[in-house]
Amino acid sequence: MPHALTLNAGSSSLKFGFFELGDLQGEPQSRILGLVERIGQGERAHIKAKGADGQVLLDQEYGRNHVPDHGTALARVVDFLREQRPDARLAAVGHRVVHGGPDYAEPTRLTPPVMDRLAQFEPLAPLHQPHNLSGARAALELFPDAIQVACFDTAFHRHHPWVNDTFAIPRKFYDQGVRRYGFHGLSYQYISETLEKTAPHLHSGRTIVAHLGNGASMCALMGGRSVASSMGFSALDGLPMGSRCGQLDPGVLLYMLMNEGMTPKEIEDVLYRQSGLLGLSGLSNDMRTLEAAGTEPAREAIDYFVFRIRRELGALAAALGGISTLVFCGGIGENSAHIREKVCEGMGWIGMELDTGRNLRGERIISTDLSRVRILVIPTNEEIVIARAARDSLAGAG
Ligand SMILES: Nc1ncnc2c1ncn2[C@@H]1O[C@H](COP(=O)(O)OP(=O)(O)O)[C@@H](O)[C@H]1O
Ligand SMILES: CC(=O)OP(=O)(O)O
Ligand SMILES: [Mg+2]
Repeated sequence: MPHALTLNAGSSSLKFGFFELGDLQGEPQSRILGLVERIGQGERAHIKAKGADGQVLLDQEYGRNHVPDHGTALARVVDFLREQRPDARLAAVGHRVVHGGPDYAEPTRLTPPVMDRLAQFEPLAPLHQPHNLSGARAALELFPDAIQVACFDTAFHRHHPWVNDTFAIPRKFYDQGVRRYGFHGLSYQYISETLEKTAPHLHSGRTIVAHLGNGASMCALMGGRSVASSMGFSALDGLPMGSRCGQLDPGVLLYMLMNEGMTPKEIEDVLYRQSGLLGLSGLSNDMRTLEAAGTEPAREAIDYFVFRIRRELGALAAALGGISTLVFCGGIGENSAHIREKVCEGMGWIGMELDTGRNLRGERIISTDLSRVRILVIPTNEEIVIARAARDSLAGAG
């Protein structure tokens, strides 16, 4: 029976999945799901893995700086999987690749020329793309008999209307590929497909999805298709994130460049690694740490995060001409009742009414029965989206 491994390198984490693919017709069966979190932040990294029935297979905290980068995290994951499943017959490795640029709108087999093309987008997602591609290179060496399949965060957004696909700068830049791509597309695809299966009446309406993790964005879905997203050309725009600034007046860049004499690399470092929740709190990029800290700068960082989510909610509702469903997902969206409550506070004007009890209990529907807008929490699952693409690619290759 063929197996597939999925690798999903986020900015602070490496998620992985081990799937049985059966006869390549049915749904891939997840056998192991896990993640290494808090990679390379000087904090204690943590690896967790669960089996198909939810039993914990591994739960281990590393010493500070023991997992300094995604390469080390991948080596730990492969050691663990080899120990757990010496019988594995890996036929495919599916990779989340955040940036597919203008060319890639579908899952794609990773060949050396494709990898070279994708490496050109590394400056647009420096916290992801290099890790995505180094994971693919490592997997090519470790599993030479398996096919490698890239699944792009940008693909789900490729059919945005023109006004949401462009910036108001000279058109030659658009033609060069300077566009509003949008990211977290595997997560939005999963949410859209889940709504279609479980709540088709909601799927056909106007939905806003808030993917709130260490990277965070929001997406407007009309009948399940993405029509607008808060993220743009790079994985910097829109909401503030763990250590990324989110939306920024481009005048600030000019100021850093011309008045502060900063180099492009220094500016990149500030905007990607020293900003967002970390920059505002001076403490951490990790929401759990900020919620526990309770200090004034930590509270202010959370307030800014929430304010920008609420602002984007209004903007995306305007882009959709209304909202019938709001979905929370991602590490923060799925786990922080406090953030969800702050986002929904006083949103009666748009038809949203949170049921605080349901929210605290972490139920799937957290709006009141009378709320005009349904508010849902749906744990996202980028892994199954990648596994299905790996299965389809293998079936096509067969
Ligand atoms: N119980 C929790 N309460 C608040 N925040 C949480 C909780 N669990 C996880 N998080 C936050 O989720 C974020 C990581 O989300 P995730 O989607 O896994 O990130 P990535 O962008 O690396 O994929 C971190 O900020 C973490 O603090
Ligand atoms: C695109 C992005 O920000 O991804 P992640 O949330 O996994 O860091
Ligand atoms: Mg992620």
